[in-house]
Amino acid sequence: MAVLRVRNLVKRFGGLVAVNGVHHEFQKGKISAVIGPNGAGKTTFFNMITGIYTPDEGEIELEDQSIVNVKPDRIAGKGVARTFQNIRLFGNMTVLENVMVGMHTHLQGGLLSSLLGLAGVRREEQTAMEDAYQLLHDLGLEAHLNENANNLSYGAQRRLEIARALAVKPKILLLDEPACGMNPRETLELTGIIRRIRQELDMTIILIEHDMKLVMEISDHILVLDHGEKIAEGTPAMIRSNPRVIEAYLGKGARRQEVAL
Ligand SMILES: Nc1ncnc2c1ncn2[C@@H]1O[C@H](COP(=O)(O)OP(=O)(O)OP(=O)(O)O)[C@@H](O)[C@H]1O
Repeated sequence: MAVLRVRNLVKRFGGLVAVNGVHHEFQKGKISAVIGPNGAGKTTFFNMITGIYTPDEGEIELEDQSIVNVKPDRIAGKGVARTFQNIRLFGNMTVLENVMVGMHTHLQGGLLSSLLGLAGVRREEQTAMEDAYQLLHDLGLEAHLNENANNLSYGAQRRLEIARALAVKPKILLLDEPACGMNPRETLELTGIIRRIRQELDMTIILIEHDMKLVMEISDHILVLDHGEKIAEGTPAMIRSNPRVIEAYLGKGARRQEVAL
């Protein structure tokens, strides 16, 4: 079942067409990757889905409802959470506080009831705290609960970003280059974490990633962009042997063995 659909999506920056007439469906509960050479339009594609950019043409539907012209915070409220290529954490807040900020966006009790210490709100806060502990445990951050986010290793900061995105209990998790800057051990850990999130939370995950080993290992389905256009889609095996994809990565005349796909 398609949970997110884009039709004829176009985004221009002046004379440059960053995303050019892309049609695609993302299936519920699957891990999809969006790949393509530098400047292919991947982040622009994410920025349209999350409402940061308004498409110049085309349609984006979340569970059959248009989200074009809907503000980013409303799209987040509809269940689309994301992480960014450049880590965006509250650096001077603790690991636990970073996740609690995410939790508070979907708690029912308002500020007044919270200040009055109403019983229902206290219970809700307690549950949120337990959920936060569980998330941080699942992401291997339980030893760092009270450390400032700034003091974490790069890999741990990326995992904290994922924890914070999951704290809003999204339907779809968008990860923009989650393995960027990670060493091979951290990337391997991340691979396991992404798999577990999909299995245990039945999450739909869409990731942009340059690490082809990671992409080929965890993706159910891959969308390939080049110069803003969709040039291929399919399973990792199909994408690996697709001549158009190999050409996009290495230029005309390239052979499969030459590409780390
Ligand atoms: N705000 C902007 N203003 C002008 N041009 C932009 C803007 N954002 C992106 N572009 C251009 O649009 C094209 C697509 O960029 P985008 O960042 O979406 O590609 P990408 O596939 O994510 O690349 P990378 O893998 O290097 O992150 C590039 O040529 C880029 O320079």
